[in-house]
Amino acid sequence: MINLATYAAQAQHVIAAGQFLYGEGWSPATSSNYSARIDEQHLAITVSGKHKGQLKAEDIMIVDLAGQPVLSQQKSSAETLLHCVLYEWQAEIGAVLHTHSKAATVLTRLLADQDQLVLEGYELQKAFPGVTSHEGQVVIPIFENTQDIRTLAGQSLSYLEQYPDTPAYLIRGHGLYTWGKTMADTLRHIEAMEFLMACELELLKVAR
Ligand SMILES: CSCCC(=O)C(=O)COP(=O)(O)O
Ligand SMILES: [Zn+2]
Repeated sequence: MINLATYAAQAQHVIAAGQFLYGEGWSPATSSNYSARIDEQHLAITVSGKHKGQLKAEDIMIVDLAGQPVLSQQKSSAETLLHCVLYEWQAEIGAVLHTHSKAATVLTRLLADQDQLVLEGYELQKAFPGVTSHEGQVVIPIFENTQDIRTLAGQSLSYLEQYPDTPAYLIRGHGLYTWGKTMADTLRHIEAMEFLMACELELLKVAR
């Protein structure tokens, strides 16, 4: 039995996240999708095609871990499976956020010959779980964009099973996925990634 009070509370977290992320310019047009865990088997996720800065409670629906709608006839995010595999992978994940910032889009296209973004030497790396120094490397994989979300879900899961400390991944020319125990943690990861990607873009400009 799904706890509807938990669903309602998680939907409010998703709505607030959308207002913040749209306000920052990281979820333009109807891009992006957001979710929060309700219980072991269910998540609250954005309905496909909604304006993420103007989400209402009815724009957040329930799906199970297979991505099947529960208690709703609406169509969940086109990228629902990318969320589902993350919740299935780690029971402690409580929220997943996907954004489409200019930095994520441009940087992954500039790094056309790289399948990862290596962050090194930044104090802000410590915003990610388990990172205690600027001295190590934080490796963010870059997957090729595709409309085949099931394939991308499989790729992302295989990678994360091999490198479980990964805090986020990028999809080339598309955007960023990150996750956390809570919505607040996940928003922190987004902000850190946006700052770090902006720094990387500045450095690339100087190097050219
Ligand atoms: C208009 S952006 C293209 C689809 C996309 O990448 C996205 O993040 C939003 O898709 P959704 O189905 O979740 O609205
Ligand atoms: Zn997207």
